[in-house]
Amino acid sequence: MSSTHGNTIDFDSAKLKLSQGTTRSAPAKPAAGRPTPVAAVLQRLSHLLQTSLELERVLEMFFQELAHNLAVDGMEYRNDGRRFQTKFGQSATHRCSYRITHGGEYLGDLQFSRQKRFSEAQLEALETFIGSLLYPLRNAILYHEAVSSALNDSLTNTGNRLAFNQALDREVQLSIRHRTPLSLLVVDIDHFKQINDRFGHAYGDEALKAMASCTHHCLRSVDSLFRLGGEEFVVLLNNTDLTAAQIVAERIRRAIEEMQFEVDGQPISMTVSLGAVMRHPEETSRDLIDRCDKLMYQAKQAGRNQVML
Ligand SMILES: Nc1nc2c(ncn2[C@@H]2O[C@H](COP(=O)(O)OP(=O)(O)OP(=O)(O)O)[C@@H](O)[C@H]2O)c(=O)[nH]1
Repeated sequence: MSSTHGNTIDFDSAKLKLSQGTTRSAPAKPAAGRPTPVAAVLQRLSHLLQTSLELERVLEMFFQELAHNLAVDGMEYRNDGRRFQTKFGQSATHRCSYRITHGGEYLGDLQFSRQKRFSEAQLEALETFIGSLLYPLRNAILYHEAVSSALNDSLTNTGNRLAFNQALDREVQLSIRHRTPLSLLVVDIDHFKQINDRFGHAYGDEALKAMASCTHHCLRSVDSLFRLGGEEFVVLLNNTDLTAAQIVAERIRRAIEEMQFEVDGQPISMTVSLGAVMRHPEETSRDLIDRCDKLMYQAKQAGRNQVML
C-alpha cells in the first residue's frame, strides 16, 4: 500500500520549525554536552550544504544525508518555472512531497520516497532537515540562474558563444575518452540582411527566433544548438559520425526551407547554408570550428541553401 503526504514549507515558518526542532530534540540536560542525533545531523547538514553553490550538488548532499539518516530511498526535485529537474536514488512506494516557498517565492517541489512508510517522527525530522536546506537551496537557485543567463542567448533562447566554447571543450574530451565520434554543424541564414532591410530589425529578430526553434525541432535531446552571433548558429552532435551529421544537416536545411513564417500575413522564405564536419583525431576545438566555418562559406559560394561536407 502506498502512502502520500503533501505539504508546503514556507521559508519563515520553516526557520521557526528548525529552531523548534532543535529545541525539541535536545535533551533537557545535554549529557556531557553531546547533541541528540537529529541536532547532530542538522548541524553537520547545515555546514555541508554551505560548501557548494551548485544546485545539483547541494541537492545530492541533502539526499545522501536523508538516505543515511532516514532511510530515504529516492528524492526528486522539480522547479517548473526554472525548468530544472533532478532525481537521486530509487523511487519507492511510500511518498511524501513538499512545495517549498519563501515569502510567496516558489523554490521548487521535493518528493521523497521510501520502501517503508514514514512514521510521524520521521516526517517531523524530515521537515526539520528541509528547514536547513532552504537557504542553501535559495542561494543555489540564484547562482544557477546567474550562470544560466550568462550562457544563454536571450533572443533565441539557445546557448551563446561562451556556452558553446565550454560545451565544445567538454564534448571533445568526452569523445576522446569514450572513443566516440563528434560532429559539428555551422548553420548560417542566407541573405539575412535583406530580411532586415525589407521588414525591419524587429521582424529580423522574429525570423532568428523562428529559425532557432525550427532547427531545435530537427535535433535529438542530446544535441545542442548555440548562437555564435548575428545569424550564425552551431550544432554540436555527440556520438555522431559524418554520415549521420550530413543527414541532420540536410534535415535542418529542408525544414528551414519549408518553414511557414509570416510577417503581417506575408510569407517570408528563408534558407540556410551549412558546413558539416566530424572531428579528426588530434584536431583541436579551434581547428574543428574553423574547418566547419570554411565549409559553410563554401556552401554560400556554391549558391547557398546547401550542405558542404
Ligand atoms: N534582426 C537582427 N539582425 C541581426 C542580428 N545580428 C546581426 N544581424 C544582421 O544580420 C545581417 C547579416 O548580414 P551579412 O553578414 O551581410 O549576411 P547575409 O545578409 O545573411 O548574407 P550571406 O550570409 O552572405 O548569405 C546584418 O544585416 C546584421 O545587422 C540580430 O540580433 N537581429
